Amino acid sequence: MDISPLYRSFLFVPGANERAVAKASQLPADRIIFDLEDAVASDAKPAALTRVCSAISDPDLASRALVRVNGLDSAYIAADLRALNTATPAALVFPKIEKVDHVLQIDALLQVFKGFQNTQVWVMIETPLGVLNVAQIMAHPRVTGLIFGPNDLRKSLSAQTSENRDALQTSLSLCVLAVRAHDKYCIDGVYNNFNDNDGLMRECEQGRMLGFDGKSLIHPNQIATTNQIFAPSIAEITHAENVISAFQSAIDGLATLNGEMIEELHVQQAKALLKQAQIIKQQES
Ligand SMILES: CC(C)(COP(=O)(O)OP(=O)(O)OC[C@H]1O[C@@H](n2cnc3c(N)ncnc32)[C@H](O)[C@@H]1OP(=O)(O)O)[C@@H](O)C(=O)NCCC(=O)NCCSC(=O)C[C@H](O)C(=O)O
Ligand SMILES: [Mg+2]
Repeated sequence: MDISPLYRSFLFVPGANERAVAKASQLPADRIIFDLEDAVASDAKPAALTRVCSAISDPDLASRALVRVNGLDSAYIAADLRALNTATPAALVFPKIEKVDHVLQIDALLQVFKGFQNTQVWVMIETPLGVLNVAQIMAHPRVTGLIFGPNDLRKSLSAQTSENRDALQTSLSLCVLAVRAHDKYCIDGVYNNFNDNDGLMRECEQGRMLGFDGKSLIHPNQIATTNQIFAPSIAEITHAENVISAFQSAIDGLATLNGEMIEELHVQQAKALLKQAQIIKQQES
């Protein structure tokens, strides 16, 4: 199965919410994360699992659906994997991953089943130990990407919420460093105040500036802003085209544009940005 090449917006949809699950295939998020973990109460877990397995059999969703399963040490993980094995989601998300041993455990569990050979493994980094071990976790070849979990992390840190996420800065940057060191994907955490579009916009801009590929979301009204901010802007596209054209007259591998130095690496960055813009244009046309 082809997996969507876009990573701007990852919308959590609680598996227990029948109406939300039914809506998911119509929503313009790049990815849908059906949640079986924290958004689902214990007594609702069996019905949520059945509902999510049925939802991901929809071909419109198959290529962009992830399922967040319950914790490795929970009573639900075996049932989750047994049921999802035949539903074959494009990706599984494992919460509260803290060390390489957890990834080895995941790898061993997935090998027990036949249905997960091509299933991506995404990990949530949302505990102090997870952040401290993130470089080794992301180095494991079975791991495709990381999703940051600010709520759990703030709770364990006894940290306060603030506009600039001051308490989380080190953790956010360590996650981006680990992902980039191993050429994986990095998705920023959710913004809880789903009616505050200005706050969401600020947090998306901050996440993109730090190096995240996209952001996880909790409400459909957060999708448009997130898709916009994690896409190249018209000004960035024009600048990228100008960089490429300026470098055509480079002397000894150096050119200038509006008083700024341009090297081959800037051309590579410009080409990557134009490729992303092209993929978005194709996807949205
Ligand atoms: C946050 C919400 C509980 C708010 O729900 P509600 O009050 O029902 O919102 P609205 O009335 O504005 O909803 C309007 C309609 O949109 C649908 N809806 C709402 N949210 C979603 C969604 N996420 N996906 C799909 N559809 C959605 C409603 O059903 C309404 O439709 P209708 O009934 O037909 O009118 C709610 O948004 C929500 O549950 N969000 C997701 C919560 C969640 O998944 N939490 C867990 C993941 S976040 C996390 O765990 C973070 C991480 O681990 C960490 O540690 O930080
Ligand atoms: Mg969490």
